[in-house]
Amino acid sequence: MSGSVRVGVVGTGMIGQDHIRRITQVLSGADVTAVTDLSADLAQQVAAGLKDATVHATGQDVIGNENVDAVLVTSWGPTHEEYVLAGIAAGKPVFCEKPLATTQRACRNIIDAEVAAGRRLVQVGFMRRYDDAYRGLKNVIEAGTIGAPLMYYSGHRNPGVPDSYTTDMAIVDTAVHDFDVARWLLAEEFTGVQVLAPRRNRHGGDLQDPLLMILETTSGVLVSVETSVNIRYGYDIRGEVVGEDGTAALADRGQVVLRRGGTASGAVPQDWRERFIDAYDSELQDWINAVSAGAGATGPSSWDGYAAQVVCDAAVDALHSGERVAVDLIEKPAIYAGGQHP
Ligand SMILES: NC(=O)C1=CN([C@@H]2O[C@H](COP(=O)(O)OP(=O)(O)OC[C@H]3O[C@@H](n4cnc5c(N)ncnc54)[C@H](O)[C@@H]3O)[C@@H](O)[C@H]2O)C=CC1
Ligand SMILES: O=C1[C@@H](O)[C@H](O)[C@@H](O)[C@H](O)[C@H]1O
Repeated sequence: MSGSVRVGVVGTGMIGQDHIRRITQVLSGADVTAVTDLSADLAQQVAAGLKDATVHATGQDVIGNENVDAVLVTSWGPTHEEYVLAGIAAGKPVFCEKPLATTQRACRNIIDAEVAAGRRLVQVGFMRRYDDAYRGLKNVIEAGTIGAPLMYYSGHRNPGVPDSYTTDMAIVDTAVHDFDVARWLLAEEFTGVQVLAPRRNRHGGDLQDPLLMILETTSGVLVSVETSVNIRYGYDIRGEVVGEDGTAALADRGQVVLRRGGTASGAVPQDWRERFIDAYDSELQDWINAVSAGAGATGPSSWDGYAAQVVCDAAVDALHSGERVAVDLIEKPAIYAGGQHP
């Protein structure tokens, strides 16, 4: 493709605006040329801050627009399937924020459409794979420095959540990142999940918070995922692999350690935008580069979106039944073979 990639945006809410900012002010090789939102006022307001973006009534209008080469889907999860399918049908690459779709059936519909198109066109917003610390951890695992991984702990702590947040969302909205990044770090799929519900945090109201999930992988690695979404002190993302010969953990991220008055301290990020700011930049630049090169998509795939959704569904069942629930995936289509994305 010659010139800038012309991106059409479906959903100009919180992360839609943040991604528009990075495409137009931080990254190179793309412009935003068309936007839509359920709230026409919001779409107008966002377009007013852009050079030449047109505002459209629906996502379908954006996707079909002749000035749009590629689509960014940042609307609410249940709407993702429709727009991702429309992008594939139009032969336009799609970057879809997580979740790829909110049901396994919908994820399979997307996989089927991509397989029928004969090439990858979809990248899912699993930005942790682009984070330097997670990449460092993956390098250590792959180098064999700590021997074979035996266990992995993934801590996901949010300072607080809105009133609309439900206990199931701790799995489908929050832990979905941990499921994806663990699959990627360990390079294998999950086979089953149990969910344990400890004593509740008094800040969570009716929420069952925290949750502790125990998952097994095909080779027998045990993965524990903690979600604590009312932790108050900040946005804290933890990861530690226990291997045969050693352990490896994500380092604390603060740039400076302050020692004063008998204590040593460092800053904790306030939210995911701050913690993963570089990772969001890298994932979108990677997507723009792939689209420019005519590659469709090379980052986290529809398969990754599907596999994470199957684990989410099993974990929700496990939460409500109190039982271990098996994770059963379909056979992986050939277009997703050949290594790990990115
Ligand atoms: N990768 C990450 O760390 C994060 C990912 N997300 C994901 O991004 C997506 C959006 O989340 P937020 O921006 O936080 O939500 P938001 O509610 O701030 O924004 C979503 C926007 O989509 C619009 N919308 C909904 N349905 C639409 C439709 N059919 N057509 C056009 N516009 C529509 C809404 O009016 C709203 O303005 C979600 O899937 C969420 O899970 C959100 C935060 C962080
Ligand atoms: O994707 C995200 C949010 O939607 C979710 O609500 C948060 O818990 C995650 O930390 C964030 O990365």
